[in-house]
Amino acid sequence: MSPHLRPAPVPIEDESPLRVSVIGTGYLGATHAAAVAEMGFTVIGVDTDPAKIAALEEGEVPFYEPGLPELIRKNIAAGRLSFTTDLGAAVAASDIHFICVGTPQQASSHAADLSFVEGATRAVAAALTHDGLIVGKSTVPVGTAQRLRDMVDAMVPTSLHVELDWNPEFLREGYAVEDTLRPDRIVIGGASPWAEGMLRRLYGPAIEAGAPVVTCDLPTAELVKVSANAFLATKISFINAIAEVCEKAGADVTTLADAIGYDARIGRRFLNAGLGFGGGCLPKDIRALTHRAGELGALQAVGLMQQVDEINMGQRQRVVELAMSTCPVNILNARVAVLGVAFKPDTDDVRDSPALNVAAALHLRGALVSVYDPEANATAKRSFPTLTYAASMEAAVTGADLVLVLTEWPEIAGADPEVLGRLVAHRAIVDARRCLPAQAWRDAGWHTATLGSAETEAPRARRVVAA
Ligand SMILES: NC(=O)C1=CN([C@@H]2O[C@H](COP(=O)(O)OP(=O)(O)OC[C@H]3O[C@@H](n4cnc5c(N)ncnc54)[C@H](O)[C@@H]3O)[C@@H](O)[C@H]2O)C=CC1
Ligand SMILES: O=C(O)[C@H]1O[C@H](OP(=O)(O)OP(=O)(O)OC[C@H]2O[C@@H](n3ccc(=O)[nH]c3=O)[C@H](O)[C@@H]2O)[C@H](O)[C@@H](O)[C@@H]1O
Repeated sequence: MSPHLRPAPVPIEDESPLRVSVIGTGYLGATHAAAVAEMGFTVIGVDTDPAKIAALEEGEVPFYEPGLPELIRKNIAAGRLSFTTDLGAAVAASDIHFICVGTPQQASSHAADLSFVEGATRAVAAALTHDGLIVGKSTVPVGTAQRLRDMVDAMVPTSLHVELDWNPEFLREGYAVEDTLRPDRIVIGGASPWAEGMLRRLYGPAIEAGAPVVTCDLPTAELVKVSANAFLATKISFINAIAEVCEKAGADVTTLADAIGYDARIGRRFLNAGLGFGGGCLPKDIRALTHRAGELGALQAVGLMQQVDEINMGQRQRVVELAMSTCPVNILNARVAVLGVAFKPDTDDVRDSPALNVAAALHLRGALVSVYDPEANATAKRSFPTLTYAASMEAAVTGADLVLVLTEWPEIAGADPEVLGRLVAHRAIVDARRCLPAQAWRDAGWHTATLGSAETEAPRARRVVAA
């Protein structure tokens, strides 16, 4: 039965506190749960991982996200936020149920693995004993929400008013709290006036602070999210393609990006050339879009996304090649210091990290790789235990034949070339994120190499050996 043929929902009075469950407490869910609690609502976070829940109950966040532990502890203490593995109890105590579980890339194809979203939605629907709103926040291929809505509709007794809508999330890791409390926009897909009213109440503080609300149908909401990530990915691959032209033509891609970025139609953000994009979202989302667009016969998007992905993955290979050509000794048994392995600064996330890929590729070519990341050593060690992990930047570079800057943490971008120069065996550095003041490093006697300017094409540098 369609939700519209069901009995009208019991109205939730404006004054009554909305009770919220958040299913899945990873990067997205833990942040969303804390932010909704901060907005004054009662929130129960649910996860199937008991270790994650035990940590969150203690106010410990099992990943690095600035400001999140403080927000969680504050709202636990205020009695608005709790965590459990008992989904049934959480659903029974809530009016809105947010689905925030993972949608990883399938091992066998580029498609999204929807088993977690389906499993979580099914579990919520099975546990419902009163009217409620199920709201998907996970990133899903277009068409998923309607399938889930049909599934829920078939499962829930007709005496209940239950609706499933989609409200995608746009937060960035490292800025998750800020982005959730003050979003650029709120997209609500498929909602009836009843559901839209509840979500507008929930997001009231953000809306009052100026966040525009876009209401649309389910497929548009799903595609808004995927297209936003696809556009960001395209912008990065565009500048990386232009970076290659810059190298060959003797131009400088950073100056170029600054200049084109002054045009408000283009904008400077996401035009930093270098090692390319990684993380738990952009790569898998453009591949899932490629797959879904192919299923739909939308072949232009397939071609575009394939090209964006290919350029991006090619950057990793180009950095490996640049490292090998810059290394003053044979790469076999060369001592290579890798500074930064997180997929970007301000996170300990190494999912599809370009930096970790490059470190691993050099390790496989026989280099002795010593890694330092301000926050991601532990997560990187879990996924790549055979690399050596150093406790400090200084420890990583001591005795190095080659230094690679792969993630532009401020600590790394601001390193002192004189201090590091005294520790290395050879003053040779690859700046794969174009974050170093190259002239200062050259003045300190370093041979510097980077993608995106003529330097890369320069004849093999004189090797400056540390005194
Ligand atoms: N990480 C990010 O910055 C953002 C992620 N997204 C999207 O949000 C979704 C989640 O991403 P992340 O939080 O990064 O993933 P994650 O892997 O960090 O977290 C997912 C959590 O869901 C839990 N889970 C799986 N099945 C469950 C079930 N049946 N019941 C309860 N918990 C269950 C897992 O144990 C895990 O803790 C993905 O679709 C992603 O594309 C969207 C915007 C930002
Ligand atoms: O769907 C998601 O999960 C999220 O994905 C991205 O957020 P995030 O993965 O946290 O990281 P970004 O800040 O977008 O960076 C992604 C990658 O692009 C790279 N990048 C970024 C900008 C740039 O100019 N150049 C560049 O190579 C970064 O180093 C990083 O590897 C989007 O920015 C979020 O809006 C979205 O919600």
